[in-house]
Amino acid sequence: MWSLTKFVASRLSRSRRFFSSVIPRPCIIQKRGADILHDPWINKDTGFPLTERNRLGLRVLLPPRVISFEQQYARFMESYRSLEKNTVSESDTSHVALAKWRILNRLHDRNETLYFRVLIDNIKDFAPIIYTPTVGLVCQNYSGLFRRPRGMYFSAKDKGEMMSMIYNWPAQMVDMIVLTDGSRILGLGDLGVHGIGIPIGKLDMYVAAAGLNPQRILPVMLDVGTNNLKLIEDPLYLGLRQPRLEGEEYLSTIDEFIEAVLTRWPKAIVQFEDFQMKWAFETLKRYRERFCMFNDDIQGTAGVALAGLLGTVRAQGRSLDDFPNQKIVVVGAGSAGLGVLSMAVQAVVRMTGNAETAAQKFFLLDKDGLITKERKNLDPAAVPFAKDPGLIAGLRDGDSLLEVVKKVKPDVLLGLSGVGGVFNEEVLKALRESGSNRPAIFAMSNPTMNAECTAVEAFKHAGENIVFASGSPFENVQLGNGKVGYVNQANNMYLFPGIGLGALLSGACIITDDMLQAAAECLASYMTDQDIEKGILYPSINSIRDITAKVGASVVRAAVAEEVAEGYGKVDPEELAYMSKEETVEYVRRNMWYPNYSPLVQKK
Ligand SMILES: NC(=O)c1ccc[n+]([C@@H]2O[C@H](COP(=O)([O-])OP(=O)(O)OC[C@H]3O[C@@H](n4cnc5c(N)ncnc54)[C@H](O)[C@@H]3O)[C@@H](O)[C@H]2O)c1
Ligand SMILES: O=C(O)C[C@H](O)C(=O)O
Ligand SMILES: [Mg+2]
Repeated sequence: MWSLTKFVASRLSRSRRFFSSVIPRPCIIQKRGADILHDPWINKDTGFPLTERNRLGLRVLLPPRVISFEQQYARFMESYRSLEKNTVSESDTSHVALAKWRILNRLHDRNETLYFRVLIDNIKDFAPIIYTPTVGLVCQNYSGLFRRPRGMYFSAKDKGEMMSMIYNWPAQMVDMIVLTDGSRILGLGDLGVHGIGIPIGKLDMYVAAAGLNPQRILPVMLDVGTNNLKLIEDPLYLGLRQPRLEGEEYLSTIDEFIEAVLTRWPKAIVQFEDFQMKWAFETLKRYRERFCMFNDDIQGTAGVALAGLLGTVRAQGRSLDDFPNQKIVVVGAGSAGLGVLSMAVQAVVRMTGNAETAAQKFFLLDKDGLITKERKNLDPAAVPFAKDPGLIAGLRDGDSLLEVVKKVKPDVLLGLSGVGGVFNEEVLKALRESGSNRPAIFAMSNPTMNAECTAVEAFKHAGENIVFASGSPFENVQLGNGKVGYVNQANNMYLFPGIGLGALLSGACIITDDMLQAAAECLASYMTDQDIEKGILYPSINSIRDITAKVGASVVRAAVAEEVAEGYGKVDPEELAYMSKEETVEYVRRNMWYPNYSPLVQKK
């Protein structure tokens, strides 16, 4: 029960938090001298003030001038911009992107405070470098780019010892883990241990967008082998040179890792990322009721897509109640495509109350074409979306995308196939003829080369009136006469940071469908009618902290409503339940880490 004493105590603890956020909190460290300079979590380079140099044994280990944080920031940006200027004419864009990644990565390795400040302040420019699409290139070239390890690399060879190995991680506390087995990295396939770039990039986004403390995040690679023969034969490949574990052997390895993690950090949240479909679904089913985890490719993607699909209905000038009437063709029946359709069906059921007909307007294709009830060996997860061939005249199992677009005349074409260019000229022209007053194209596969079509192709062939979104960033398209074709980035980066942060700050024991739904609805409602009319479905990434604060708060509130919130730190579930919507957003904001140099105090 909520009591007056608790109420007063919570108000007091709030005011204590307020004061402590004004005066920078000291960071208690055990290191001294050169060890500090070599620790990117606490290093300030030439920014150490003289008093700290004296106290921490740093005098004469640095040149005598103290350079302020602002000066360090300006110097970094200047060298970054000059690299940009000097390479702008180079035709090899991947060479330039990797050069930019290298310069950012060097800073990341040396001074995390400065790194995260430049990342947060320049997120629109830097997200495509440290995250999608350049991160894909980094994974593909990882053995050549590797300089220093980041995160943990558990392998099948550590089986039986993971419980002790987990204590090799130097930080006492971990809030958020992003875990991959490298088996489906973006649309690039099995990249084995080189897929570690993905958890690193996702966690960079967690710090930038959600304000997680970089000392409390952990990227993890679970190396269970690779089925990529080129990698196995590559003498410079950094992972186990053996085929992937399968079946029980695979599952017991993941089980052991999870047990080790939860033994050391029982409240850590685990985000599963870029697992091949069979393990993505299997692990989600296995763990989601047991601890606080989610699969970003299935669940984060679904929320972002649903927000975009609801935005599309608004952009078409229709009422949201019309969503169940949207004809949506999803190309790709993998973890992402099925995740999107499942969430879309849940939304229809909530609107209509009718589960039986909820999937009627949704059509699903895989590499063998349209999926109908006649399909042999259909994956059980795809069964609810298999169509009755008689539903529309002439519809047959295995129909090509072009045939489906011509017969179905969809309002939305959504690609999560991982195959670049499948929305070809003919398909886009057929969509133009669909009769929809404003057709939408979501070319969501990553990285850029794997997008189902480019923004230019979409506006050129499907018409200037379309709504367009892609998983990787494209520039807006100039349509002539001052008209602009707006490009949206339909990427799960708009949701996973808020889902993770909301789960953390509510102390959720599990992540429920309602929490995910709340996140998607929050994102969907973020946009004004004016933006939506122009075809802008998602906010600018420049507002990612604000978006994440609101998404995080909606997740906290849903966790409380569902009674899965166990509280965070000194904030108990009753206090969370007492907060208004605005107070919850404020609570989330207050708990976001922001990069500033803290005074360092050595613990004797
Ligand atoms: N934008 C985002 O936020 C986001 C999120 C998750 C995944 N993705 C991207 O989606 C893609 C797929 O991811 P996934 O996890 O679902 O992969 P997956 O391997 O589980 O599924 C791929 C699916 O595409 C189908 N497919 C392959 N070729 C096809 C073709 N020519 N026509 C129609 N279907 C075809 C396959 O049969 C399979 O069903 C990847 O490129 C990934 O980067 C994007
Ligand atoms: O990593 C991304 O950019 C989105 C998504 O998780 C993917 O796998 O493509
Ligand atoms: Mg992913």
